[in-house]
Amino acid sequence: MLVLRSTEMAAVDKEAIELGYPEIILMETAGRSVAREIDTLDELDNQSDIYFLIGGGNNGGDGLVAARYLKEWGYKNLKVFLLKPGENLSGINRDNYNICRLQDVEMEVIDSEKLNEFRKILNNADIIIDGLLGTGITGDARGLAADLIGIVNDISVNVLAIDIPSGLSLDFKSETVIRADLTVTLADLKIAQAVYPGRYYCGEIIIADIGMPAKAYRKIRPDYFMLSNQEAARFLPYRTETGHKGTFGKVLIIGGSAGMAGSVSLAGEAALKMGAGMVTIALPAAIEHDVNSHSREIITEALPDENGKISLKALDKIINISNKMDLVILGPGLGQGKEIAELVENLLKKLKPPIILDADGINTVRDLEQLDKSQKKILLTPHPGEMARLYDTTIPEILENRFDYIKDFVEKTGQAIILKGADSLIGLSEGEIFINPTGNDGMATAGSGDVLAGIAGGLVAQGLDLEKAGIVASFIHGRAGDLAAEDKNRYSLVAGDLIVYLAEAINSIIK
Ligand SMILES: NC(=O)C1=CN([C@@H]2O[C@H](COP(=O)(O)OP(=O)(O)OC[C@H]3O[C@@H](n4cnc5c(N)ncnc54)[C@H](OP(=O)(O)O)[C@@H]3O)[C@@H](O)[C@H]2O)[C@@H](O)CC1
Ligand SMILES: [K+]
Repeated sequence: MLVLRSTEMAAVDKEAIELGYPEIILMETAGRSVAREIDTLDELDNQSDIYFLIGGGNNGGDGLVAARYLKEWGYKNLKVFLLKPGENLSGINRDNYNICRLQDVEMEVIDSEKLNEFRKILNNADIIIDGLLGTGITGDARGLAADLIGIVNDISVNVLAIDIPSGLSLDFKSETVIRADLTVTLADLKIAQAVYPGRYYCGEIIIADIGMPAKAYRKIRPDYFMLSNQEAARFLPYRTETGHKGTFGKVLIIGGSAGMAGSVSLAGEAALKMGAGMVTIALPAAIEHDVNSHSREIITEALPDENGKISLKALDKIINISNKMDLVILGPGLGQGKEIAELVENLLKKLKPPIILDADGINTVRDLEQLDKSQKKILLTPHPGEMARLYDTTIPEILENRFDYIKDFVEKTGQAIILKGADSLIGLSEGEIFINPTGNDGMATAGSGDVLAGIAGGLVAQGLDLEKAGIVASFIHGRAGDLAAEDKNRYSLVAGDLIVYLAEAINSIIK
């Protein structure tokens, strides 16, 4: 699904109106959708105190429509608090204000001199409907709107935000933003609410279909996307009933070092549980026994080693093995050092199958030139630390400018990337960025990345291209983490749990 910038959403809105969709009907549909969501909340009934905060823009207009519908549906205790007098509203907002008056919706203008009293009033609400500011905000929230945001966040009343929590925008770093429990977003998800920290302010997000015509999108060129469950199911590789091991692909994992046998095992098991036909791990001879004793279904290929790591002497043997493979995962537990860096450099040049470059595989890359722009065949899976090293910068710098770094990486290398994090971003070679909606902080645990690489590898082995595999693997990986955290908790989650819950995660998508 699309994830739009506020400016793109506004352009779609404008185009719909120019194409002949009357603005007042758009607002009517939007407001009614909001009312419908309020009406379905279990904790409310028609005696509940539902208080609306209404700003001077169309976000407030949506709120007025919602209030009017709830009144019609028998809600008795609605109160509408206006940021400015209804007579001063313009256009369709004024129209909706007038209709509310006709229908005797209780409305009053907020007295900015009596905010202490107003706080007490708001405290009596069962729910506050936030229609103060929407996507038309410019700069950080100011004036009375900012004061009201402060008050709402200070009292403990549930908040439903219309479209976007008031004050939120991706472009500024303001903390004057309503912390909503539920956000009913109109037409499309906005980028500010799809990624952290914005996502944190939205609570649960419901996307309300307001019947925006497809033609209204023709002038925008969106580059942000998010996978829905349905889309994830559609992306999954088809499994033919008559398939055999070969059909479902062969994954080669190159990695492991003394003390780091677990990483390759985790990646291998994840690839198998994702459906790969066969997994081979090429590893230093010194740890072959460890891996064999962990994983019965995995084939091992012992390589010449030095100091517990794969030796450069192993290069030809690895290339030989890799020729029979559909995909290579290069890097888990590989270790670092000059010889490893040389090995990786050579492998990147010589390996024929597509490569998922992970962990130490990434750490040994000296500059982006090594990632061969001529062929699209590498999926890089760095966490912010690995990305910072790649760009010779700091982690905060990467975190602040994630989208820019991904765009730069894709432009310079032509390869795909998963920048891991609370909301992993997947940058594709044509410039699109997918934001991953699944996952939780419990997954920030050793080995979690190895499992992700393994899932992606299993998908590529079954025929998915590297880029789609990156998107779907992030989704499934996060879902496995969410299911594991739900059954256990976010403290105790370990990477092995992600593999245990992989089948359930896939079920949650296909069933
Ligand atoms: N997506 C869709 O398809 C549809 C979208 N719709 C809805 O339209 C909404 C967007 O509406 P919008 O453009 O009128 O802007 P909105 O956010 O309500 O407020 C702007 C007002 O706030 C003010 N203001 C600005 N910055 C401020 C600040 N920093 N601090 C304080 N105040 C500030 C500014 O007032 P001014 O200061 O200029 O007097 C201006 O009047 C959108 O979120 C959705 O709810 C639906 O109706 C139909 C379908
Ligand atoms: K709002």
